[in-house]
Amino acid sequence: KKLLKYGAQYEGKRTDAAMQKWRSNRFGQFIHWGLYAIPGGEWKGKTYTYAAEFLKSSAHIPNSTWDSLQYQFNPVKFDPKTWAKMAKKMGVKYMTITTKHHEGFCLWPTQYTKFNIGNTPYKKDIIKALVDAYNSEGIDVNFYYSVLDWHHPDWRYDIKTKEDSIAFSRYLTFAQNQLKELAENYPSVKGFWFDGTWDQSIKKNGWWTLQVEQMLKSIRPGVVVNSRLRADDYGARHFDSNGKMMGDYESGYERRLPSPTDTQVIHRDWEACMTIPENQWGYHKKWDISYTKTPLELIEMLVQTTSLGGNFLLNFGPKPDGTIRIEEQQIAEHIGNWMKINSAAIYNAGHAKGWPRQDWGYFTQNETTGKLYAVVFNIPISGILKIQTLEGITISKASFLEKPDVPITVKEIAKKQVNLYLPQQSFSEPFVIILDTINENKNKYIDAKT
Ligand SMILES: Cc1ccc([C@@H]2N[C@@H](C)[C@@H](O)[C@H]2O)cc1
Repeated sequence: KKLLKYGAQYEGKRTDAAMQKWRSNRFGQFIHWGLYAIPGGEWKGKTYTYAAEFLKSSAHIPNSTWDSLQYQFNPVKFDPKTWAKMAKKMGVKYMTITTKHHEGFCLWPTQYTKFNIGNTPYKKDIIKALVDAYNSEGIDVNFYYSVLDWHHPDWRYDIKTKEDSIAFSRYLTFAQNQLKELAENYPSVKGFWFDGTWDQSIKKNGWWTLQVEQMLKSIRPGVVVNSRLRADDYGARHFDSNGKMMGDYESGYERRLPSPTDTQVIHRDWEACMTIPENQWGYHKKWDISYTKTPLELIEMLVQTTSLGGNFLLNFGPKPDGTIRIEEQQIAEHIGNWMKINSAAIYNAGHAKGWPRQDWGYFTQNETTGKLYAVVFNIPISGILKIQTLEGITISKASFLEKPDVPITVKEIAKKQVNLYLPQQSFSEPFVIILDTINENKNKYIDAKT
């Protein structure tokens, strides 16, 4: 065990109300919006297929050219209430917005750099508008902040010379000032989502990452900070050199989920963030240059994440005119229709302890009531859902969440084995079954002697 100053500050899950709210939210909307939305993955007539928010590097565009995009940023059709209403209907309980991505352009009128929304034709504070609109829909707002900053002259990828360390310490002061500004000026912020913290320069300054987390928590008690911010005394990230998670939740699942049987993740809070296209966070003019996930695939990801006790953050990349592309609107609508019926299996639900993974879908369990849900994606040819129960537990009743009066026959067929006989009907959407469980008397079934 190493003695660490900048490692994990506590062990186990936070149990305070702010963290319980963050955890119970389960489903969030990620929004990537910045100057990169203007070119939308195309430059001088050429389409670049790498992530649109990386166009500056994909197309080798110099800062002077890229930064002048700020004089074109004018989302005349931007209506934060429209976005917030769409998000509400989709069923998200929180939203995470890019206050500043790697390009360094700030969506709020920061006093620490001119490269911000105030110096665009649009002028107005987009962060404030979004915080107010989403909060008024009852949706919590978190701030994404990229420590990596392509624009700022004092950013360094590594610290090789004295000059580097002098410049980079100026940068760290700049970034800390911006974060203080965000925490103070938008008091309803519920979390900070750090990105762009993988370079040597940050790994050599683990002290700063802890200082920032502590500053944010002193200004905004209860605020939730992701593991991706932190580097420890030896440059270890997310998990310190003693294997302890840093920050309040593990944020390593980006465009990937743990396997459904990977139960080590259930011991900590975690969040998976997900693109709808294969790898586009910012707006790309061409939706179909890569595979785009269907609503049913995204619903299954949300359920799988919930079944493993994690949060699911689904990304939207708004257009430069301030509207949400039609493909994303349609996906939001489809997911929202499903959530309207089935959100009881998601909100304030998590891992059903001990219930083994089933091939027809996922178990989730309400953290407060203990109510057990089976979310079904794959109906067996037999029409019989076979459930392996917990030792000493059996299922006394099963009913559809959507239609409680439609009977589902339950038959215990052997020790820890129960059949649910589904009615003969076709299902076009994944559905939820509420399972009532009871303890069963022990010696009903005799184990074979072998
Ligand atoms: C190699 C790489 C660097 C940064 C990213 C950023 N993290 C995501 C959350 C997006 O912000 C993406 O631009 C993705 C891949």
